[in-house]
Amino acid sequence: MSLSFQKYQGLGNDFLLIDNRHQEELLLTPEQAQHWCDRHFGVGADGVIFLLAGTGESDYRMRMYNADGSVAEMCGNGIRCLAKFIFALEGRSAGEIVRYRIDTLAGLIVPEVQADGQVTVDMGKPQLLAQQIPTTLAAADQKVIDVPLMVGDRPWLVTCVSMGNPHCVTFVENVAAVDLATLGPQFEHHPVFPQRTNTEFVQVLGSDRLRMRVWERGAGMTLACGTGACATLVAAVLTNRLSPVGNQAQATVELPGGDLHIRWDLPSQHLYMTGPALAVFSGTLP
Ligand SMILES: N[C@H](CCC[C@H](N)C(=O)O)C(=O)O
Repeated sequence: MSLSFQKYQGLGNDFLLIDNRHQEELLLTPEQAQHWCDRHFGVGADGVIFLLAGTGESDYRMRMYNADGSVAEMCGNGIRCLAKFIFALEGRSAGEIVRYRIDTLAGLIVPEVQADGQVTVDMGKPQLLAQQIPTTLAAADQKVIDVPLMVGDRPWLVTCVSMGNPHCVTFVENVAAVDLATLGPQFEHHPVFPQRTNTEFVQVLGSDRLRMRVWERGAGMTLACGTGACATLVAAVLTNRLSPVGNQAQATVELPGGDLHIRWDLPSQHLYMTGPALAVFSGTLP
């Protein structure tokens, strides 16, 4: 059975998008997703994102497999790509502003396609308790803020944030000097993270500018991570490395694939992410 797909990317974090609105069962198994994400034997992508029909409270549903076939609860760059995929499927015109209520395994997430084609996403609230990450780095009802974690030959001060998916954020003097290929897997598979973790290495560049590199759970070194950028802003505020202005905290997060703008509305606790999402090509899986 041949299967059509669209390849999209958000700051170089790239995905196969599958129109799964007419079936309840996902059209690819985790093993097939892993195969097609391979950059030599398959199409090449950081993950596969499925568009499913909505429920009573949502317009659509999103489900996702990482490149290793594992299930991810949420994907920031991916949901921007999904919003543009839907925008095209609905035959919308450039310049239209359209908001979608998307059911995800992290709850209801609301992307809005802007007139300039960028997408702003209400990413919901961060979860900070150890049991919500999940991690055993602290007691279940405690937060994990600048806690030492031995990885490799040294302790790292880590701050853990869930955006529906787990993030371990650590601040360094120079992100370019971090041996991501060696350290990334050691963080990802550390026993204190029972569901593994995404790991963000962050350098503070200024009062509203952060530079970040990421090792993603189930995908490895990617060019950008939207949920990770949100977790990074939260961690910067919680560790007093970035100060809110009034009741808003915001930053430009510089990633290898480009910049994301992140805003944390403190009264509602909701985070808002704005960035691009572009179609690359369409194809058919044999
Ligand atoms: N690898 C992540 C899912 C993709 C997140 C990232 N690509 C984003 O843009 O948020 C996880 O297993 O939690």
